[in-house]
Amino acid sequence: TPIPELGVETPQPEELRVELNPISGERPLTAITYRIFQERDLIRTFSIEPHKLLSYLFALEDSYQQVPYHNKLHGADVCQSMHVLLNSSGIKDVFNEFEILAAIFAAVVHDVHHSGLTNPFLIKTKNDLAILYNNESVLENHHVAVAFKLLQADERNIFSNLSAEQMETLRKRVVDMVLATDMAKHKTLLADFQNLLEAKKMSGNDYLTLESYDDRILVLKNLIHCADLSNMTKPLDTYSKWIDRLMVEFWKQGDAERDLGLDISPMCVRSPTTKDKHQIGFINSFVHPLWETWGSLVYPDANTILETLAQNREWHEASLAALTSSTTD
Ligand SMILES: COc1ccc(-c2ccn(C[C@@H](O)CN3CCOCC3)n2)cc1OC1CCCC1
Ligand SMILES: [Zn+2]
Repeated sequence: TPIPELGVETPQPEELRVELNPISGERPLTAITYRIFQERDLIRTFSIEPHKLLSYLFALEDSYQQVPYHNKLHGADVCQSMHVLLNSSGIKDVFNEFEILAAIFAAVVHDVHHSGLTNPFLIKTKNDLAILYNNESVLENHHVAVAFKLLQADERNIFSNLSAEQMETLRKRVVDMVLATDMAKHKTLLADFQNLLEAKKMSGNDYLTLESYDDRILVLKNLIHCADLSNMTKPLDTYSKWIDRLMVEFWKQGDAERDLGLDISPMCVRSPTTKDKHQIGFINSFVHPLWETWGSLVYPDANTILETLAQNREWHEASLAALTSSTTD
């Protein structure tokens, strides 16, 4: 049976298409994710009922908070970035459709209900979530818990036709990937990834073969981490819009810290130079090492991404130089 292009059968496709159009404007997360599920034939492969997929995505989209950066647009962006990265020819045929379903789902849910505040802020203010999750990956645990809670309503359970065993493995993969987006895990995650690639290179065969669950999920964890840290690899006009959103979110947290008489987190201090300095520092410490490692796995698919990342860093260095020279004159 053909999958209805608009998600539901209708005697008036044109009218429904007009109806749905505003959705992609107001509902970017639903529009992008539904389209990716269709393009990857996930709806047919896993016998997903289209109306349940729409109900789930609507509820998920509405559960993203209206904060400047970690909102439904970020969820949609990471999902779309994950979709593109999964198409790298360097990992063609490596992952099966269950892993792809888990990766796309993890990407679109990974920041749901984000409060626009950081884990350290929630911990130092003894937020209920920090108490609930014992200071351990507080936001990440919350996001993935909310994502699965939304599945419990039957009309939203898009995985109802998976076997219990398939659901168990899907759930483990999704939890593992979303928890891997915690920056506190970055150094270990990247070191393990580099060790895996080193071992594979020693084995001599030029294509990636991953046998164990641990090896396969390690690559998928780094993949969602790349998608989550992909703003800096995008064309400058897109990248700079993400920076502006994030800075507004951080500055709001800085205001809250000041009002509470707490130390203001370094990223949350309002000042013209911190933006460039922090972006350069973050790219040098985290983003470039991660993308360079990913680039070595999928060589040469990520070369354009690495070039754009380098150009974006140079742009910050130039604007920092201009700023500091103007202030010292
Ligand atoms: C456009 O710039 C950025 C874009 C993204 C990020 C960034 C940092 C961590 N992440 C990932 C988390 O959001 C992980 N989240 C946490 C909450 O739980 C879910 C998973 N993303 C940092 C960016 O810039 C740096 C911060 C200020 C200047 C340098
Ligand atoms: Zn994120």
